[in-house]
Amino acid sequence: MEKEIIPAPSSPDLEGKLFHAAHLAKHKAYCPYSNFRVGVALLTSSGKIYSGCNVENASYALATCAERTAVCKAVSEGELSFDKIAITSDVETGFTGPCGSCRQTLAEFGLDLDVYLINPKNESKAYKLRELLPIAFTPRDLLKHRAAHDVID
Ligand SMILES: O=c1ccn([C@H]2C[C@H](O)[C@@H](CO)O2)c(=O)[nH]1
Ligand SMILES: [Zn+2]
Repeated sequence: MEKEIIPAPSSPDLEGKLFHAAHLAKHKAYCPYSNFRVGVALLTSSGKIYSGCNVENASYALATCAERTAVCKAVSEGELSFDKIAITSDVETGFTGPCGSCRQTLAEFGLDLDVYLINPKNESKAYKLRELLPIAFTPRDLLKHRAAHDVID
């Protein structure tokens, strides 16, 4: 799944705005244990941007990834439809992809999501979530199961 590196967008366009929001969010990361900052910006189909950063905890396993922070912020404001997500970290060599838990969290809201991995130079690689999570388990699987078993409630 080798992708071309897309040069930094010119700032006034939508992607430029989205990427900028992800970089800003990275500076809010609370990551005293890993020192691995992640910033995310999630674009809703209504045109709003919700940002997110990773939030760690002294009880290490309770860390919340930046992607899930952004999704929870958006959903708690009533947003359920997402077009694009931009993800960045401090890694200069290559691009940081979302972890498996975050891929699954995002899949809940649709596999057509455009996922942009962006580096500190604002270069990016673009994916569809369906490429990053093949054969995904989604709400549809539950519906299929209910239909197959004629579940009535
Ligand atoms: O896509 C990712 C990968 C990791 N992290 C966070 C979790 C943890 O705080 C730190 C190191 O794993 O990076 C994210 O926020 N998103
Ligand atoms: Zn994650």
